[in-house]
Amino acid sequence: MSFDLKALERIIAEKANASAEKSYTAQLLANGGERAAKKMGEEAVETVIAAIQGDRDELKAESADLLYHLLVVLKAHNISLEEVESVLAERTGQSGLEEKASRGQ
Ligand SMILES: N=c1c2ncn([C@@H]3O[C@H](COP(=O)(O)OP(=O)(O)OP(=O)(O)O)[C@@H](O)[C@H]3O)c2ncn1[C@@H]1O[C@H](COP(=O)(O)O)[C@@H](O)[C@H]1O
Repeated sequence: MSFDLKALERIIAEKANASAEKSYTAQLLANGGERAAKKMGEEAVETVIAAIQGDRDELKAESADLLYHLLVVLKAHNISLEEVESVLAERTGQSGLEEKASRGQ
């Protein structure tokens, strides 16, 4: 099975216009995504607790919840994963390297 955050981002985009009765994602995105943001906060706290307790299984599960809710929050603000990756790339100097490569330097 091939699965990554981009695949999850696509699923979330597909669910954005689904009925809120049938889709949890659509429920989170209703009314500008306020519920998604609050839920992401809860999941962040649960992730912190799992990390402090050193519970690896719980940390994996809460991390998955956190990543899903983060992607829903980003969707609510029309920010793509690629835009976030660009910020990370800038921090590593990666974007500069790609620019130089494209200029043949
Ligand atoms: N990855 C996820 C995902 N991770 C976590 N969750 C939901 O996030 C919630 C986590 O909240 P909690 O741990 O607090 O559990 P809870 O008490 O049941 O939640 P609440 O009642 O407080 O909302 C649960 O309801 C999980 O089902 C997710 N819901 C959906 N997805 C993905 O989104 C897709 C579309 O889902 P729907 O929008 O529901 O069709 C799914 O196929 C999955 O790929």
